[in-house]
Amino acid sequence: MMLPDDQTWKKDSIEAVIFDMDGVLVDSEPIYFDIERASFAHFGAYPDEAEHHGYVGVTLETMWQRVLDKHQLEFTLEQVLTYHKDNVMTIMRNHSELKPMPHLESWLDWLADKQVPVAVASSSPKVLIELIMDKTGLGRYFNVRVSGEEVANGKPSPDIFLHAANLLGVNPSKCLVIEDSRNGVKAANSAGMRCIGYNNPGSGSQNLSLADLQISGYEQLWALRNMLPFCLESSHQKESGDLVSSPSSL
Ligand SMILES: O=P(O)(O)OC[C@H]1O[C@@H](O)[C@H](O)[C@@H](O)[C@@H]1O
Repeated sequence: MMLPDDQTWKKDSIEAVIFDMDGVLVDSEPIYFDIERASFAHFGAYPDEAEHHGYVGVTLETMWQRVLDKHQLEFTLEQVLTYHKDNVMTIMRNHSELKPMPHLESWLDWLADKQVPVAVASSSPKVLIELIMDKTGLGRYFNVRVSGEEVANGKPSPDIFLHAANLLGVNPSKCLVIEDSRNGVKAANSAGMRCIGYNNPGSGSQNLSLADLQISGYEQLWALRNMLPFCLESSHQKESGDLVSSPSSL
């Protein structure tokens, strides 16, 4: 795998990495699909797969407003959100299979070792971000956590990534985003950030063609790590091939 043949990629340094959460840090979209299908049916909506996959990456408010409108349901946004959020939180709290994506922690350890700041920017509600950070242990890597609830316009608008960059104190053009959804890649693009599309089959059919580069696992990113233009002056850079943790697992 090669970096994009674009000089900006190679010349302009990357000073921070902003991770999407669902489908990028944890394989949660298949769980949400099931809960959402059950909630849609509870209120009498039966979206087809294309419609359902089109909601990946947007906030629950946006998804439900669209479902209410499209399926002409006579419920308020508050009614459907209260019911659905309760279901999501109960199921996620009791879920025993929530794990970080394979090889993610080696990559996060490497970024921490190189002192590259990271953030998580997710359309999920803040309580769900906190729950997933706690349950998976990934919270130790992420001091900066932004929810779609905290910005005026959710993905595909750029607000969430611009807010994360602001909290990190890094210029948007120096940020790299990792995203698994069409809505998320569009948001990164509109924010003027470089973007790696994470092809996750669990996240449904997603068009990631706006991403600068696509991967299907962190082992591919690991192989590219010394080619990415990180700003590493202040870090104790290790020689290429010197794996930070569990070489055999990569
Ligand atoms: O922005 P992220 O982390 O991909 O989160 C998006 C997801 O947030 C969840 O809360 C929704 O239930 C999903 O439908 C949506 O895809």
